[in-house]
Amino acid sequence: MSADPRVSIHPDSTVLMAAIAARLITKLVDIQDRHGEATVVLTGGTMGIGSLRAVAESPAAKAVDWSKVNFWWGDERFVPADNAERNARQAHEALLSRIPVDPARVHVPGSTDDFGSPEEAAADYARRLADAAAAEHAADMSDDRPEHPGRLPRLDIVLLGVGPDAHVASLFPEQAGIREKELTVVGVQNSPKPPPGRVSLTLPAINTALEVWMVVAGEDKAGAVGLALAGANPVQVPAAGPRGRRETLWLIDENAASRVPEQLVRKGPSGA
Ligand SMILES: O=C1O[C@H](COP(=O)(O)O)[C@@H](O)[C@H](O)[C@H]1O
Repeated sequence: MSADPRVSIHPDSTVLMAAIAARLITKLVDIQDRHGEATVVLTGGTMGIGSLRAVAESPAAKAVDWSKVNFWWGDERFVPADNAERNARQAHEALLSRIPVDPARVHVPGSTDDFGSPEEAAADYARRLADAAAAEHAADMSDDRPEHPGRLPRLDIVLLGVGPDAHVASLFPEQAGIREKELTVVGVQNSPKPPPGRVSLTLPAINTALEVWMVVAGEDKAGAVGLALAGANPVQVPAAGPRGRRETLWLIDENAASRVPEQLVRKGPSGA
């Protein structure tokens, strides 16, 4: 089962970041009320990092028990761990350094400090995800617990930015990563957007998430957003591929929404 996209349009990128932050905080509190802990997969990019900054600046952020949030990344740049291009470093500066996280729950893909290639770092990240799934399975006391653990833990929310070329995470149009059907994580050697080396969750891995939130602002993304929501092939338009099992939510600003198919745009009470 996967959820058809739902689109929520906000006036501009500042309002959008604040709205994403408010939603994320509320969602994490809800999940923690039900399950005790929550798992979120972060993204890099302007909206991804800006929204984390908005979370840190919100007084409501104190409602979340950050020590019981598991953090993973949808993709990471394969450069030294302290490089300013690392998505995790940017997330750390925007949010993680400002809240009381449990470092054991922060799972960053490996860097060039520890691995010789993006593929090696990808295999390590896939192993850590599988270990988390096994630990979750072992702790599950429910009667309907599956016989074997899966390769991924329960991913409550996956956040994804979208590039102007419609890439998501580090899955780029027409490249091997977006075609991957078996692996949960791939190494990327030739990203068209620098830096060339990256580690990325695959589409089948992303699509195990309960909720996928696509967070996008700006006129330069309007073509990618329009094509993705019109149902393009994910091999050409990777942003068309992600689907949450319960919710696929496009949180976008008016500039990014200018080419969204009319029938997907929610009208206000006046129809305006
Ligand atoms: O390289 C990346 O780009 C995308 C989108 O970034 P943006 O700056 O155009 O918003 C991002 O989602 C991804 O995580 C990142 O590695």
